[in-house]
Amino acid sequence: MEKSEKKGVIDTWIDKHRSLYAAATRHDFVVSIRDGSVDLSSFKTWLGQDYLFVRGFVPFVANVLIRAGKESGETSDMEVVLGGLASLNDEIEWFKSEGSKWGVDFSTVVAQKANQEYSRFLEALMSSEVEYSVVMTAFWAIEAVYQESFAHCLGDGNKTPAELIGACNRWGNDGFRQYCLSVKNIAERCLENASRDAFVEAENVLVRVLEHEVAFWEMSRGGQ
Ligand SMILES: Cc1ncc(CO)c(N)n1
Repeated sequence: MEKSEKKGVIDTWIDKHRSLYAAATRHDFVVSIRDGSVDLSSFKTWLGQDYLFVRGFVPFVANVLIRAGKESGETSDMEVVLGGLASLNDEIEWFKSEGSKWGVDFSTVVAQKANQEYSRFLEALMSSEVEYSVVMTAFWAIEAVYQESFAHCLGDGNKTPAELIGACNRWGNDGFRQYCLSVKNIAERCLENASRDAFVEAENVLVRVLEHEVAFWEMSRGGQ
């Protein structure tokens, strides 16, 4: 079996927390994009909040990059994370052009509670006390939820509105899927050598990422 096909600990955790994983990757908002019933004010709310999220995610990924350079022992880890950081650069530009397309003025968007809590969680993960294997597991989960969610909106039989295809492609494309698999392989490798404490913490952090992602999607209901 190929390394990427082997069922590792992350898949075991995903199976164990299957309903939470489904809540994060098949949220009503995502399903409504796929079936075409999405409320555009929900989409705009999500867009503004996610723009703010991404601005806070950049320093988190930069921290992962520094740790990948220092702690991984594998030169390729840094390259994978650098690729992620590079795509965040494009992503910020994309958000700005979507903002003007939809008439969302980011300078007036205020982070909602779920967004603030998610940012605080990311900041806590940037502490040097948190082990690399735990950080990598969180990083994978954050990216994988978006990949799975938006790929669903592009899957067979979708009725995704044409004007939202670009958003779905951003995270649902095959390159992003491959990138998520690379991050997953790094996390798996680190977890194989992790201490018992780090291993327990990694599962806990994975669950908390999924909870934050559900709460994040929930903000779109406000239609603010
Ligand atoms: C809330 C959230 N989670 C994950 C991603 C993926 O980068 C994102 N842009 N926003």
